[in-house]
Amino acid sequence: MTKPIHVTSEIGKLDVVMLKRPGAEVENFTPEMMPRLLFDDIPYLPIAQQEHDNFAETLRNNGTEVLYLERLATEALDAGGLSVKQAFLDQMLTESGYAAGILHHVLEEYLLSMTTSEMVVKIMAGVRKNELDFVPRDLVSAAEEHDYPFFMDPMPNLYFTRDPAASIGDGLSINHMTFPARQRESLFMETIINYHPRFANQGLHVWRDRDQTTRIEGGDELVLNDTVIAIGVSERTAASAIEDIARKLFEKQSGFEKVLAIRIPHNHAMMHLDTVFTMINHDQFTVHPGILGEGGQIDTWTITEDAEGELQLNHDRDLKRVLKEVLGLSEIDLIPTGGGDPLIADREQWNDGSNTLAIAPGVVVTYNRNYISNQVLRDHGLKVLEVLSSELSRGRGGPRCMSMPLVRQDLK
Ligand SMILES: NC(=O)NCCC[C@H](N)C(=O)O
Repeated sequence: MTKPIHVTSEIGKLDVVMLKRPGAEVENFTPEMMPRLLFDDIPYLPIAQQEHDNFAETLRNNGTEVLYLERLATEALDAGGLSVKQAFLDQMLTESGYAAGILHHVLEEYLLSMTTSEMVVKIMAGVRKNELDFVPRDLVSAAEEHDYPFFMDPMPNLYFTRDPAASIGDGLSINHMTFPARQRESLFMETIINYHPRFANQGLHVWRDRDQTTRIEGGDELVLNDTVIAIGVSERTAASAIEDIARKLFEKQSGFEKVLAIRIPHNHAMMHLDTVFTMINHDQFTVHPGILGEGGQIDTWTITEDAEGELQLNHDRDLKRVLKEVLGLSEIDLIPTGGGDPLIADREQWNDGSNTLAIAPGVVVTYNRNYISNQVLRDHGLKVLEVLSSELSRGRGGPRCMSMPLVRQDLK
C-alpha cells in the first residue's frame, strides 16, 4: 500500500499535494518589514486568494487531491488533544521570543482562548500589540520595541509550502530554515506528521529533523528518481547540511544512493535551486541560463558512500554530462528560461519562469505571466497549464514553491 507520503521523483503523476491558501499574513505588515520578511511587495489579498484558488482548481482538475496546511495543522492539534496543543504553543512562543515570562503567559492565554482553527490562523497571521489589553513593562519593550506593531510576527511565506519540509521517498526532511522570518514554519509540518491521523504511526521517516543547526530548504531539494536527489548549495542551503542529509539517507537505508550537490549563485532572486532549475520530464529540465557559465558549466559534486561508510565526492562542471550519468540517459534537454534571450530570461526568472511544477511526465503548471518561457516549453513538446500570477508572484515563488507533493505515482 502506498504510504501517505511517497515521492520517488519530481515528475511522477501528482496524486496528493499540500498547499496553503494565502491568508491575512500576506498583507499584515508594513513596507519597512518587507526585506526582513523576504517579500518585495505587499500582495493584494483578495486577488492573491483568487489566483491561489485557480492554482488549486487546476491541480484538482488534473486528478490531484489538494490538502491545506492550515486545516491539517488544526486537525493534528485536535487529534493530539490539549497537552499536544499546549506543547505546540509553548514551542511556538519560545521560537517567537517568549520562552518564559509574563508575555509568554499573556499570549498563551490569548491563543488558548480560541478554537484550534482560530489559533492556527492567528499564529500564521501574526499577533498585533493592539489586540491585547496588555502593556509590557520591561526595558526592551519600552525602550527598543515601543513602536513595533507585533508581539508575534506574521508568516507571509507559508504559502510556499515547498520549503519548510520536503518529501523524499516515504519520509520527510523537516528543515531548519535560514532566516528567522521562516524558521517557525516547519513546526507545523512536524506537528502534522506526529499527530495527524493520516500521517502519524504510518511508518513514515523523518530523515533529518528541524532540531539541526545547519540550514536546508525544500526549494533546494529535488528528487530526481528513486535513487538520486539533487540539492542546491545556495543562499538557503549550506554544504554542511547537504553532507549531513546525505549521510542520514545512506545510513537509514532510504534507497537513495547519490546526492548531487549543485552550487548556484547566492542571491535573493535565485534563493533556491528550484528558482533556476526544475525537472519536468524523464529527460527534460528548465534552466535559467544565468546560472551556467560558458559551455553550460556549473559546479556539481556527486556524493556517494564508500564501503567504509565515508562520503565520496566527484566534482564535475558539465551539468548535462552529470545528469546523463546519474540518470542513465543518452541525451538531456536543458530548456532555457526566456528562450535564451538574456533580458527576457532575467525578467521571467525573477517572476519564477524557471519554477515549474511537473504534475506528470511532460505536463507542467506555470505562471501565465512568463509567456515567452511557456511558449519555449511548448516548443519543446511539453503540455503547459498556465495559472494566474499577478499577486502570488510578489512573494518571489512560483508553482513548484507553492506546492508540497505528498504522493506521486512511481515512474514505470
Ligand atoms: N522554493 C522557493 O523558491 N520558494 C520561494 C520562497 C520565497 C520566499 N519569499 C522566501 O524568500 O523564502
